Amino acid sequence: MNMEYDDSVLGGSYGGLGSFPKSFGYGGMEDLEESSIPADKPRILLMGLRRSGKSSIQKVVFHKMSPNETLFLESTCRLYKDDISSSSFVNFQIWDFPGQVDFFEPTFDSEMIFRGTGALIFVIDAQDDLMDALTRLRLTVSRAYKVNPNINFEVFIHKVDGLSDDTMIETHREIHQRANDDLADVSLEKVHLSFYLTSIYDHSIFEAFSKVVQKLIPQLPTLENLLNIFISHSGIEKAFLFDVLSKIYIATDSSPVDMQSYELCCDMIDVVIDISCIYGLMEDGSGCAYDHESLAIIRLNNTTVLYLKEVTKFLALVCILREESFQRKGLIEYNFHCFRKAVHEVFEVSGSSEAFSVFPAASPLQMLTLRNFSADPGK
Ligand SMILES: Nc1nc2c(ncn2[C@@H]2O[C@H](COP(=O)(O)OP(=O)(O)OP(=O)(O)O)[C@@H](O)[C@H]2O)c(=O)[nH]1
Repeated sequence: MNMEYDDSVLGGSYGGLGSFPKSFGYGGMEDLEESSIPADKPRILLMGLRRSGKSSIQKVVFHKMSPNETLFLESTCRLYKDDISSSSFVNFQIWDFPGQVDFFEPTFDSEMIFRGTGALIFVIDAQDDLMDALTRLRLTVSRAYKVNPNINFEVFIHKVDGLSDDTMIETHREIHQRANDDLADVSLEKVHLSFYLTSIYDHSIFEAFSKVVQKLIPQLPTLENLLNIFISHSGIEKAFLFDVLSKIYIATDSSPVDMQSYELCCDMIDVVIDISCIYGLMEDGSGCAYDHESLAIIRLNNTTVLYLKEVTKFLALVCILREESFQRKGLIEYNFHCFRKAVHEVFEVSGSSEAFSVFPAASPLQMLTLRNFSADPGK
């Protein structure tokens, strides 16, 4: 693999871990009672039986914990909430519930918990007995739906790394069937459950989390449109808008996502951040691992080029394109500039604030006057 870096990447625009206060360490969790996090922030709940893998998911996706380290995680005894909004585009609280949470306990305040919830992720250990988990799922969904019918219910069929392909398909089918039957039994057939096969040992957990988060982004259709226009004018094959901290992609163009491309882009983010952390530190250890000058180009030996560029404080655009298309680098850069400006319009980025609850002030599509890509670079 031949790698090319823009001078600014290694020359100091990257620095240490300064820009990711909580991102590369294990931490950032706060006890609910002691926390000063505003209760009105939208939230994603992680629920499921004991040892189903809830804390592992949260640590691997948002705290860069390596999957093997999760073997040493202790059981969660109390509700923890994790605010990652200072270091991530994902401006949510993630609430990790202990497996033994009792909905009928007087201290369990369903109204407070479910009212401000955007998505409820129910984690089922696919390597364990499914009956208890399905009973729990029905109970959880019916309680939550009663309080807030707008919650997105997401079921992670988790730890599928231990299953053969046949067992995985069979387990998926069985859980899908039984969960929906169970809901129909309590007259909740209209509740929609989405199912994902996940494991912390590959990229499936990031891909599943991406889909969960995307459903909560009101600007998603606009971002997809912008990406479609950008790639079609620039001769790019695939483009992802990534949350750099979590490697969740918050939007992509409308061509189908294949896991290999997604994994390649995730790996590129890791390489860029790792290299900048190692070589981009200032003498005194200050600096940022990711900033407005962040840019990297990696040429693979199969005539593919990977292109990463900063879009906002938390977001990066990662593109896959053919080497021939990259000959028109100037055009791509010009179009990227327009795209970046439009994304900033979408989120009304002002200073350091950026949240996906903000609606666009003007239509960013109107300001996207890109130059056209022609396959013949001579044109
Ligand atoms: N094979 C495999 N094991 C996993 C996966 N995810 C988590 N685990 C393991 O499952 C065990 C339990 O994980 P936790 O994250 O502590 O589970 P939890 O749901 O938070 O547990 P409680 O806090 O007791 O509710 C750990 O030993 C993890 O290493 C996975 O995708 N595959």
